[in-house]
Amino acid sequence: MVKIIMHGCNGKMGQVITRLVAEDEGAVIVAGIDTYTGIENPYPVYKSLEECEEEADVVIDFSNAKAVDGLLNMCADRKLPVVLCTTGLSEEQIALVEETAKKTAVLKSANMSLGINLLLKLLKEAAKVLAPAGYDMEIVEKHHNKKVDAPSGTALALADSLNEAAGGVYEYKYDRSSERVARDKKEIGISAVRGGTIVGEHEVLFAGEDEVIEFCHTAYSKAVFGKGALEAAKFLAGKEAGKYDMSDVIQF
Ligand SMILES: NC(=O)C1=CN([C@@H]2O[C@H](COP(=O)(O)OP(=O)(O)OC[C@H]3O[C@@H](n4cnc5c(N)ncnc54)[C@H](O)[C@@H]3O)[C@@H](O)[C@H]2O)C=CC1
Ligand SMILES: O=C(O)C1=N[C@H](C(=O)O)C[C@H](O)C1
Repeated sequence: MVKIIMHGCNGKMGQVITRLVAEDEGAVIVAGIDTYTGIENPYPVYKSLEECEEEADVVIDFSNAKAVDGLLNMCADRKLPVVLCTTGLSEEQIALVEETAKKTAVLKSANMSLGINLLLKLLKEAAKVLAPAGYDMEIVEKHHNKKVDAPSGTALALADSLNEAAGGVYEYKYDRSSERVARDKKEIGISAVRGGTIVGEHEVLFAGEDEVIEFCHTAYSKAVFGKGALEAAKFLAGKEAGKYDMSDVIQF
């Protein structure tokens, strides 16, 4: 039985995980952490990880970028593996992830779904052929109106995947409104749309002369992320210090 601390337990994803774990005989949430305490849960909830004394095998985090420094420092001190799903991290925080991974196991992924993780792989093949052939690469992501970070962590991961396959020479362009110049060949455009209850949509376009190839992923429910996070937590429990991602969990 994998014992989980749910960091951000009272948020939308925290509650999805709470429901999934309740139906899973191989896992249990031993405590939740959240600054908001207005929800009843079948486990004790603390306002910070410092207050939590329950023994656990792993932390699942779906919270807020502002909460991530404290979380990583506590996980490093307690040698507690952590599945880090929160997006919108700064460069300094990404460096802190690397430091933390020297002391405990850290699995960081901007998107826990099988579909996006397969797409990250497929895009590399497409970019290897289409980028040298001069196709422009653009990403459009759409999310609900409660999302605070833009572009999405997934859009950035997709861009990194394209850029890596295309030689690492691309710059990311988030806004074209401040200049009057034609598109540079060595840029990947990333556009963010926010509205209603859109769970998460990502489109990657390869636009060439007289043809466009599009790869699309649509999440119809947050459960796709929750299932992936739970699988990742089971994988990470008991692992030695190091940095992991969903490609370690999903065998294609
Ligand atoms: N990697 C993935 O597959 C996915 C990642 N996400 C990311 O996960 C994060 C959370 O998403 P949602 O659940 O939709 O957001 P949410 O806003 O519904 O939930 C966040 C929760 O974190 C809590 N929180 C804030 N500060 C905290 C602190 N210092 N300590 C503990 N808890 C704290 C909030 O009170 C709230 O209950 C976002 O960054 C989102 O982009 C969301 C879905 C999938
Ligand atoms: O905030 C969300 O909802 C999501 N965030 C992640 C991201 O920023 O990529 C993953 C998913 O698309 C949902």
